[in-house]
Amino acid sequence: MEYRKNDIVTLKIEDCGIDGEGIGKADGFTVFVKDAVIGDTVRAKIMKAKKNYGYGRLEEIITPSPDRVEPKCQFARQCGGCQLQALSYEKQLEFKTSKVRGHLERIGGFTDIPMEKILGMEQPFHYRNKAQFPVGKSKDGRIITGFYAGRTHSIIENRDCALGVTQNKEVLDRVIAHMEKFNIQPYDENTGKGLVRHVLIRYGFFTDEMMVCLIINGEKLPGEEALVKSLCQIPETVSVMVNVNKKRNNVILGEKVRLLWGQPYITDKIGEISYQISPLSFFQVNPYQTGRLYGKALEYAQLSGNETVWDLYCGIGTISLFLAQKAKMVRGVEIIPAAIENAKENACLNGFANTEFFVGKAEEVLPEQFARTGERADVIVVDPPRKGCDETLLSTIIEMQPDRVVYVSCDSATLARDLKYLCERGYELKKVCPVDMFPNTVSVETVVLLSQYRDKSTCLDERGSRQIEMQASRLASLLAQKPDDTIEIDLDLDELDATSAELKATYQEIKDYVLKEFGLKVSSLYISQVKRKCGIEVGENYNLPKSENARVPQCPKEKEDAIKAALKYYAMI
Ligand SMILES: C[S@@+](CC[C@H](N)C(=O)[O-])C[C@H]1O[C@@H](n2cnc3c(N)ncnc32)[C@H](O)[C@@H]1O
Repeated sequence: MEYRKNDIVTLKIEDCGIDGEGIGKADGFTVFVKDAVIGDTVRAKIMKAKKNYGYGRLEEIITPSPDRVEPKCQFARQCGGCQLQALSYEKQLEFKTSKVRGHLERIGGFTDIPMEKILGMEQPFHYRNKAQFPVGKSKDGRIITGFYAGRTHSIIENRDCALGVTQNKEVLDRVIAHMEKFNIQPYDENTGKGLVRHVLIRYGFFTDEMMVCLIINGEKLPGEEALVKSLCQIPETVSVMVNVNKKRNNVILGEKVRLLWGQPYITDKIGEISYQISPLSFFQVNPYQTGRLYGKALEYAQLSGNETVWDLYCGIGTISLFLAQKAKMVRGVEIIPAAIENAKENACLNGFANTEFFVGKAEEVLPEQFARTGERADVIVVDPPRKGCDETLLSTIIEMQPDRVVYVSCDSATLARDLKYLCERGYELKKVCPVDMFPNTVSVETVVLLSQYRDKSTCLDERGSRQIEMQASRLASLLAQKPDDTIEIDLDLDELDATSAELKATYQEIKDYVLKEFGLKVSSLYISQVKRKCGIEVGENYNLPKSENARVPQCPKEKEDAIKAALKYYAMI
């Protein structure tokens, strides 16, 4: 049946939309109803109607859902930040689990999903370690702060958000009192006048260090010393800063920061790893659950200490450093240069020498590095933004054939799409674990483990020949690009030779020996040339040029002697 604007419908709410609105059906017509929760029977007025669906305004809750609870925050409805606060936490977790399952089934085409129990919080409130409060004026001219009402820029006055730390209120009380005392005006978006735009508060959950940063439309704040004195009466304060943003836009933070007192960062930990966090740093907002999320990713990676791991979309390297605790080498890729600077600093701060970070697009850096070094990875971890992974990246993963892929996702729909791609090309869905990083909101994070479909021992020959094919075609395409150039290719031939009875040392062991004993770096290509000269059987296709014009570099005498010494050392000749 079709409904029109202003029609009244009665429906049972059965699902929840991306903005937390209840979804129900009236005679096959789907209606989205804000503020209705799963299990409610409601009366709603259709405000906007399309052919098969419409948006309704809640008129009456006829029978409340047994899972309805009184929201902890009195502003939950207006604010819109906590779309699910009126639903019991248990039901929220159930909803998030079925959302992930539904996407894997419908989009991914998976059945028998190996789903683990969702990791929820014991106390699903006060988990945010960062809050940015806009400052403005009420209709009667008072200075106010709080949160923007959903999809608007009007401030809902609230200094005590149920998701933030309890110290937020005291900070805001003191900042507003200071503004009143020194007659400091809040910034007005319409006129571009006024000084204080936002108050940013960051809190270290495991260190109890707090930073307060005022974002101002100017260089200086009247009475800076007095403000510092007041904020320092809160025992957790270790840093007071200003951030200058004079631009007329919606971006909260400007680029310039100035320290008023204390240190220019707070320190916090995730697991055993410490991070220095400045006002501009990206850092996960729920550190308890982040530790559990990364712990799950680490568990799925199954590291023993010998693995080479790529962490793609690595941000400031938080997952990379977690993995580096147990891997031989971790390589991170991230598009934002400042985040990579942070990643390097954090690796240094925690003493991880087994990490390397690249700035760039994951879908460009990974294929380039693979073409350059030919080195495969044991484990690849991806944690992309909501849109998921680029297809070029997924095809490179297939080409690199890591033993395991760990996929961390903030959008289960794009996750399902990408898993389908990988599982149609040789991977198997082994484990799925949803993690509730943002209780009371509709978001859900998911960690997934994929393994190569077949047992390695039973398909080594097939896999080896597939790799020979892939590496040969890669070589052919490189040669085709630059037919007259000498090209430097370092293919990882261990896999190709793995069935050879004569193989005693791996290519890596030979490289390590030559470096240690002779101080020389040698490529896999050179090793294979010397092995062949010495009559050791190697794969047939890897270093034969596809173009007659191409010149493959030949191993220089000095390196040849060093490689021969290694072969002797390993009793291969
Ligand atoms: C969901 S975040 C993950 C961050 C990090 N793994 C963490 O846990 O903190 C996604 C990251 O991917 C980065 N990003 C977006 N597109 C990218 C691309 N094409 N290549 C590499 N990084 C990208 C974003 O800047 C962001 O830091």
